[in-house]
Amino acid sequence: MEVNATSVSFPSSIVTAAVMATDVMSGLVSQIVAGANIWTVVWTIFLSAVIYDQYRYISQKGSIAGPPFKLPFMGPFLQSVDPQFHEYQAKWNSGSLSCVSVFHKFVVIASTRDMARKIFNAPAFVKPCVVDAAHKLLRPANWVFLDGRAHVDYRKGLNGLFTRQALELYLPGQEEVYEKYFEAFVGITKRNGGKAVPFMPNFRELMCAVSCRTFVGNYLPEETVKKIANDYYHITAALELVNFPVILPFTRTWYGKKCADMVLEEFTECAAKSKIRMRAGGKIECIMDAWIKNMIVSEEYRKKHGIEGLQEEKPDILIRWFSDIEISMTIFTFLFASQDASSSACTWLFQLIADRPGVLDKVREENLNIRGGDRNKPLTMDMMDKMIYTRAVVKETLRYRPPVLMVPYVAKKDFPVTEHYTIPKGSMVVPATYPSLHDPEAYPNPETYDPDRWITGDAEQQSKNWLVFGTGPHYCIGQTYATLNLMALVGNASMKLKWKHHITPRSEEIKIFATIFPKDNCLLSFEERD
Ligand code: HEM
Repeated sequence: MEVNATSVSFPSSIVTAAVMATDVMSGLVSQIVAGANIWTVVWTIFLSAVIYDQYRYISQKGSIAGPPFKLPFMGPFLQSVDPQFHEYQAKWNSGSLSCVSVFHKFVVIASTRDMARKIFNAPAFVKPCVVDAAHKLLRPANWVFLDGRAHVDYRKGLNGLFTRQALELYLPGQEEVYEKYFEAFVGITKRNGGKAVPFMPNFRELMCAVSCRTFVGNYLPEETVKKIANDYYHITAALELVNFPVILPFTRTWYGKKCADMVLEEFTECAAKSKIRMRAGGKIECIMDAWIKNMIVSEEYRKKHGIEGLQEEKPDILIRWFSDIEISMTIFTFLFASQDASSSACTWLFQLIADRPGVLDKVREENLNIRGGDRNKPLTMDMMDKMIYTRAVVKETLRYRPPVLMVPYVAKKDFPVTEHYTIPKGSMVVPATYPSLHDPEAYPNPETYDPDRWITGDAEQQSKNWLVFGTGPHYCIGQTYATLNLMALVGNASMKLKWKHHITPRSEEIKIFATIFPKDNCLLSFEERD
């Protein structure tokens, strides 16, 4: 049973509420009968609604942790407008399952490793919950809103885009983008007279540019990539949990939708260009090319053999033909899923290793060794396999500062999550990742940043706690790409750049903006390394 301080007050508060409700109702009837004035009636109805709202909350809460009463109707709405990390932590520490109710939404938070994993792995009871605005931005027909078999089947068609072989094809494009941004970073510092400035916005732009290069290759002009990177803030802001539900002009969702429409339109044009290039036998340079190539191969196979053709000639997976807008919507989900998380990881990575010069030196040494001393040698997957220390640095960054703290799901039906508690249908259910990644049993001294735990320690064996990319049917499809991208980026940067972090009292503090960032936005200065 979930034991917590509030479970004791639960039965008595229901009784009190019920008694009050009965009193109010009989009061209401007699007032009406006596021809009471309109204000008495309005007041009585209001009071009844308050009591019903409390009663509903208390009965949904049951035995799990959470405030004994909610602030009438809105609950902790104001807190959720500007969420604070220490408030999240307090919630996680309050019990393995805890709750809040904001307006009509009842939210259950699963904090422990096992409870979080139980939610992630319960597709019969839960499905990912996206804020209303996401349907409008990504379009309702988007694959990310599929559930069950339909979702599994669609995802199978995308898996081929993230194989080792495919990921190797995207590496040259990634390195091209790093190079350009390294130059830009040095330029920024020069323009600021060597002074450290907040680099979080520049890392966001870099990550957006790398993503666009990997997802849609060179089909997008550079100015468009810059525009997407700049405007992407609007999408992040539009998708915050608390936002105005209707798209009114000049609201955050309005700006977000405008940006999403622009990206979708651009990606649709890219799909048309990629189809022409791939049909003409062009080389695969990005995820879009790889996907369209798979479509062409599947189409040719079907034309030649029908569906039940020769097994030996059959492609690994037969996929259907997708329209340009369908391709655009799917590629947009990759950008959507990666942009904030990758920007967060990148910002912490540069900050954390600037503060630990020994770590940076080891990353540089490894990267130079792997390239035989030639820092301009293009990367291959075999080289990436040899980056034992660089991988450990990236994994430790993701453990220490996991970009995605919690993943919202929704209960499709009543979900008996423990012997004593059933999550009511329609509730938002939120497995947390942070507590598992800071669990001292799995990762001793969890508040210490220690890449060596992945080499000489047993961090690699704690796979049950590794929830950085979720788990279950919706686990992150881009996790291998995301990790390799961070490794390739920091490896290259370590050889070509020197950077200094200007530490402030807020550098280690966590700011929440969809994902997490240092509160001071990471003040850095860059110089070229000879
Ligand atoms: C450091 C970077 C990243 C982090 C921390 C991250 C984390 C996550 C998490 C926690 C989930 C939810 C998993 C679940 O519900 O079990 C997720 C889903 C997803 N991620 Fe990532 N992600 C990252 C980068 C990327 C990238 C680069 C891509 C695309 C190439 C991507 C594509 C997706 C997609 C499409 C989903 C939804 C999958 C589905 O519903 O089937 N992510 N990610």
